[in-house]
Amino acid sequence: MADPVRPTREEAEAAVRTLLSWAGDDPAREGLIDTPKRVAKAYADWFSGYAIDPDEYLARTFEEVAGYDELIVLRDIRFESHCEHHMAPIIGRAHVGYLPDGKVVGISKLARVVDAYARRLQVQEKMTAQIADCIQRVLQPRGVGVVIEASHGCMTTRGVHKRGVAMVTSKMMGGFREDGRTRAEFLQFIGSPARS
Ligand SMILES: Nc1nc2c(ncn2[C@@H]2O[C@H](COP(=O)(O)OP(=O)(O)OP(=O)(O)O)[C@@H](O)[C@H]2O)c(=O)[nH]1
Ligand SMILES: [Zn+2]
Repeated sequence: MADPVRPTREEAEAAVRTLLSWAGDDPAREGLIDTPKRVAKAYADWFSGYAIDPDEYLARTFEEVAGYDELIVLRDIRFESHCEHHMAPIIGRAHVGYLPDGKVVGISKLARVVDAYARRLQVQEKMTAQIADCIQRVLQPRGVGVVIEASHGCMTTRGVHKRGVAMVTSKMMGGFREDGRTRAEFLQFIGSPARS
């Protein structure tokens, strides 16, 4: 979680000025003068997930679903995150499925859970597991499946410079792990990883 000794906004802006100088530019020139303020504001957006408890999104459930107990899947949930190694963007989509056990959740809440974890510094494996664990912990369904496919800016714009590479991760729990048919149905629902 976030460091409890949080620097002030002024300190954060001063750090951005240091990085601008380190990059070789002049933080005092007109075009850059407001950049530290903009970057601090952008960070508040990109990393807003630290202030959110994703469990709360799943607290409200519905039980009047006429006994519906089949797979529920929300696929192609676009997200933006940042890798914790380079702070470079991770752009991708998540597919989330669960097998309800008497209660279902508002479908938008699954996308909110994805965003709450995405808006932190991440590694894709951790984010995949966190989303699945959260749904399992709070909703206690008969199973959960999460598949994430994403492109990592630290691989596409620097370092190894490989564009078009997608990292695919999955976390299967309960029926998704133990029952091959449930897993196969989930994978069929989400289709083969899309290319972007
Ligand atoms: N497993 C995993 N690796 C990631 C993720 N995001 C970035 N990485 C990798 O983290 C690794 C960090 O490797 P290091 O050798 O410490 O850093 P580096 O010298 O910048 O490595 P290069 O990217 O190869 O230039 C790199 O191989 C990245 O591709 C992720 O979500 N999951
Ligand atoms: Zn990285």
